[in-house]
Amino acid sequence: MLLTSILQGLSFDVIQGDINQEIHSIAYDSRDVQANSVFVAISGFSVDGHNYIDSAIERGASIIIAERNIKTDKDVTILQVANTRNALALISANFYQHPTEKLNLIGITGTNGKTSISYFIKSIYEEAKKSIALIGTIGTVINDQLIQTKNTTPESLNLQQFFAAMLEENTENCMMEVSSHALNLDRVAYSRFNTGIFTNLTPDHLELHKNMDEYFEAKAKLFEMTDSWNIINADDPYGRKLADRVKDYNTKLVTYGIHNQADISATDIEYSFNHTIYTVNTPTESVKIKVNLPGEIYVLNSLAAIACAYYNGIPIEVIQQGINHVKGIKGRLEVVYEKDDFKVIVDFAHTEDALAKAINTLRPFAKGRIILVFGVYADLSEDGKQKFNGMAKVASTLADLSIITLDNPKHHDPNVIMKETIEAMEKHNGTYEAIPDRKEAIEHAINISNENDVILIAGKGHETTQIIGSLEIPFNEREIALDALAAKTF
Ligand SMILES: CC(=O)N[C@H]1[C@@H](OP(=O)(O)OP(=O)(O)OC[C@H]2O[C@@H](n3ccc(=O)[nH]c3=O)[C@H](O)[C@@H]2O)O[C@H](CO)[C@@H](O)[C@@H]1O[C@H](C)C(=O)N[C@@H](C)C(=O)N[C@H](CCC(=O)O)C(=O)O
Repeated sequence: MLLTSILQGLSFDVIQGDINQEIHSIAYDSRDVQANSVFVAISGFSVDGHNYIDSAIERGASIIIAERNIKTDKDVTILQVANTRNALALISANFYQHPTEKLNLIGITGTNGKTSISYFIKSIYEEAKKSIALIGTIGTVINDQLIQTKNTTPESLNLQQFFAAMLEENTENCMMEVSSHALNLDRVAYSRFNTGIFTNLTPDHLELHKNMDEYFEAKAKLFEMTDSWNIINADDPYGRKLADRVKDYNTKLVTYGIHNQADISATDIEYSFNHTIYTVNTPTESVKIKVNLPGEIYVLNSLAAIACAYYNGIPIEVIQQGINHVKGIKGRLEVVYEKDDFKVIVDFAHTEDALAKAINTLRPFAKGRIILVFGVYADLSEDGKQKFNGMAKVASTLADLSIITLDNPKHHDPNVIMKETIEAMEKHNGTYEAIPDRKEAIEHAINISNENDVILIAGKGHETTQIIGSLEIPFNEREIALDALAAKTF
């Protein structure tokens, strides 16, 4: 492809060389560079891509896009731009010929609920015999093929490549989880969204966004990028704030909710452990919905999916079937083992709010104790301390017994994490035991449980590894729980 076509719309200064040439690919990682390619140097959080320019040139890069005035005696073209992440997004969209112009792209953002809503929507579209791809926490799924990805929302170059692959596979719809990181780091810039969905906002990722206002503003960007529908949770305070802003946009605002006035609402809700039945009220009809997951969270999450499908023209009977066909979602209140009232459940809850919702959902169905296994991922900043405090408060007040352990400590000192969690549990008079080794913590919870107890293993959900330092160790909590159960007699 001609370099000039790829650079269309980009503001740049030519530092050296010629822009009239052919290029074959783009890379933002020097290790992926091929001959005759563009290398985009990104100033990262941990390393600086500008330090890899020489290695990119050695591997065959003929064009370098950088944020600084780079000098080299090599025969390459150097372009300087203000923001290389934004430039990467633009040239990637140009390179793949703006695939989102031809896709029905649905973006979903918010702290919790993104994955389950995308599974509900996927199921509804499949019921409607409409092809739909998925990009999110669990990976990228195109035509039932799962491609593992590092981030919930991949880097712009990878995204545009996935969108182009979807068109090649005749997939017309794509449901994408859009993280606040992706919005802030321009991963989704130059993508065209038909619909945006907002779930809720509670403290998370504050190491990147500094405070809740910044976190909200990052999420709010998605709703400036949509063409048709903005679908917003009216029960969430930040949702109401967003709806108030979005109502003046050129797109149509749709609200969903249980407790507040909304365009798509749920009434007559009947909860049980294995499913929830409710009436969904749309502007044209009211029908019964059966969700095969417990609690109010999944009523709200299914309402978001119903709103999205309804306003995208899918008949209500098809929506009903689509929701009903979701039999469970990996790592989302996933029942690993159940015998009468005894249950072992794995859930992704790793924030104060999500943990409270998970325990409150289980409480009405627990005949015995709720034994919670959880860990906190946080640092010693003000926000980090708030997270230790908040999660410990929830554990102390809502669970009967907590086994505190490690989640993914990553680069944080495991001893410091345990110490902070213990101190926070003490502060809230929690009943707890501390076992840093997560496998031993799960085994202990199973060993001390009685026949009516509910064990909630919270934090990792669908994840299959534990990250300690720079090591990513295979970790299967379902297997650990089942092995411990096999050895146990009640
Ligand atoms: C903090 C953060 O967002 N980091 C992201 C960021 O990494 P970074 O800026 O630190 O990149 P880096 O590793 O320092 O490298 C800088 C540049 O040098 C390049 N490089 C590096 C080494 C080399 O040999 N050659 C080379 O060219 C890298 O490719 C990169 O372009 O840019 C990378 C490329 O896009 C991302 O993969 C990476 O996500 C890391 C893995 C991450 O954990 N991100 C999390 C915080 C995140 O984004 N999470 C959200 C989910 C949140 C949710 O679920 O709610 C997500 O969307 O996944």
